[in-house]
Amino acid sequence: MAPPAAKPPGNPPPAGNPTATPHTATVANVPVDTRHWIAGARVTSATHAPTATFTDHSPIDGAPLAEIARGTAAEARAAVAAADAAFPGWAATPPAERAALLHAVADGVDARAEELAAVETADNGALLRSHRHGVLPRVAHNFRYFADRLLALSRPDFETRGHTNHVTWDPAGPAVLITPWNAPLMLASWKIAPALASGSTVVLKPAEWTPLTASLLADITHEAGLPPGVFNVVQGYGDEVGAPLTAHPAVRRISFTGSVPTAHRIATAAAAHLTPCSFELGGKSPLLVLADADLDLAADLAVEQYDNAGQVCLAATRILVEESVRDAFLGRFLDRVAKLTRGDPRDEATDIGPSIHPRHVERVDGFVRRALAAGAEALVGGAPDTRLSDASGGNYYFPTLLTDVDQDSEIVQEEVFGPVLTLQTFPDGDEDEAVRLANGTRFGLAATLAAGDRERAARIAARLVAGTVWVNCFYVRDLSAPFGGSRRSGIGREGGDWSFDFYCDLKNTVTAPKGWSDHG
Ligand SMILES: NC(=O)C1=CN([C@@H]2O[C@H](COP(=O)(O)OP(=O)(O)OC[C@H]3O[C@@H](n4cnc5c(N)ncnc54)[C@H](O)[C@@H]3O)[C@@H](O)[C@H]2O)C=CC1
Ligand SMILES: O=C(O)/C=C/C=C(/O)C(=O)O
Repeated sequence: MAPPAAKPPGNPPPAGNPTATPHTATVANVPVDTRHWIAGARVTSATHAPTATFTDHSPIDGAPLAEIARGTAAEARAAVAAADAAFPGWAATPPAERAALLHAVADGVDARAEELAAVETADNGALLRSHRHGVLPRVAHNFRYFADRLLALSRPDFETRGHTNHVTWDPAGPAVLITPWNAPLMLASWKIAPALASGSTVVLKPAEWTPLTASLLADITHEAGLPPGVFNVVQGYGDEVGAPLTAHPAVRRISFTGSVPTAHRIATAAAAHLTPCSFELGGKSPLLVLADADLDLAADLAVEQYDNAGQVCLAATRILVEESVRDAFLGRFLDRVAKLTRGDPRDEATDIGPSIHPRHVERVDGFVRRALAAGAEALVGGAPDTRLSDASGGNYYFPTLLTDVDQDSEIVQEEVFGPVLTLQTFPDGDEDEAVRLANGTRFGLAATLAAGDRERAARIAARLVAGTVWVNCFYVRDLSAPFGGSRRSGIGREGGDWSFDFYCDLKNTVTAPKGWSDHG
């Protein structure tokens, strides 16, 4: 008699998504295979129920979306082994072929952009219109940009006492990429594309709150013709599968976007094998409003900081206004906030959608409550929107502006990562004080300046500690620019050739003019 078929590992299907089984789900009408993607095949976790999967929920209504493979050290080892085995072949693939494959991935992203946008919105709650019109085109562009840049990568040879220096970017080896939930596919693609273009192979570990589009990207890379093992995805929790990935001796690069405490843990793990790390971490960026600024523009810039429910590392969450224009600025700001539409991120009219997770709302609210207890005043917001949350099942927090905050208070010093801004002033004409406040945190990711006088703006911008300074604008991003943060906001820069510098081993070949058999 044949033995009974083995029960597949995993939790029972989530009640709210009747189409979900362990490892497959239909999200926003899109089928998603939620197993790991290792060596060109779908793989379940080696563990058994109930630890073989975890449940992914939508921030829009709290509904379970899918059961996701829950990785362990076994899958981390398997994925790195696959990336390591695929590395020599991928590294030896001519750059033009690698570039063509990356363009094929971009074509796949373009072809499935509507599906990817819908799934991403269901999974992380950011606006569908932003995903459709801004984010997904950027994802495809990231692949195309680094494909094209690879083919242009060169530096003129130079001479040293008659010897020729020739610099090349050699593929480094398997790269582990660990990404957050606030812009899942966009942030992943801007690491995956240069790593693959460089000739490195990749293991991606997406955030456990937003695992779905990484899984769809695995299908796209397969359809584009990427050889098995060149791109791998392992799903799961940071401490269960992220930690063993970052501690693996065969990993040659680690690129991480997320929080400072996690960066500490990754740096500690990487130290064992001196694995080079690139870190894009949090921010607590200032928005300086100078007295001669266009105050309508300044108010527009300030309100923009609520985008994605404030879950943007670049957000200028500390508004610093020159004293004499405080009230005029504030009036304009409050008018605009009153007009914001909050609600379902799939509605075209919505400006601010839900926060990622109930635990994250609690964390955001904890910051606000402690600030209020310390004497801050909430000019708008200051609490979770329980009415909207209860009605929808989602996680909503009121856009919030806190005044009467001290420079050294927690709310001014720590990244909240929610729709929470603070407002401080500096005396008219006191640029030193403006710069002191702007630079007065342990972060240094970005800064935004609203100003009327070009010279004054340039003078202040030059003194700001930040990886990016925007003057009379915000979030204007070009992939060829260096991107990263100073101080606790990160280590290193990515974007443009800086990405190639990170994902490659740079080599200088010095050739003498003598010793040649052809005497040439
Ligand atoms: N872009 C940014 O700058 C982001 C900043 N954050 C900040 O971090 C705070 C907490 O968000 P989290 O999602 O908890 O960020 P996190 O830093 O814990 O998670 C980011 C990624 O790291 C992974 N991870 C966690 N522990 C790990 C470990 N020991 N080894 C390897 N990988 C590990 C996670 O699974 C996830 O994929 C936010 O409130 C915000 O302040 C979060 C997301 C993005
Ligand atoms: O969209 C961008 O160009 C940059 C986003 C960067 C982040 O790391 C973030 O928002 O988390």
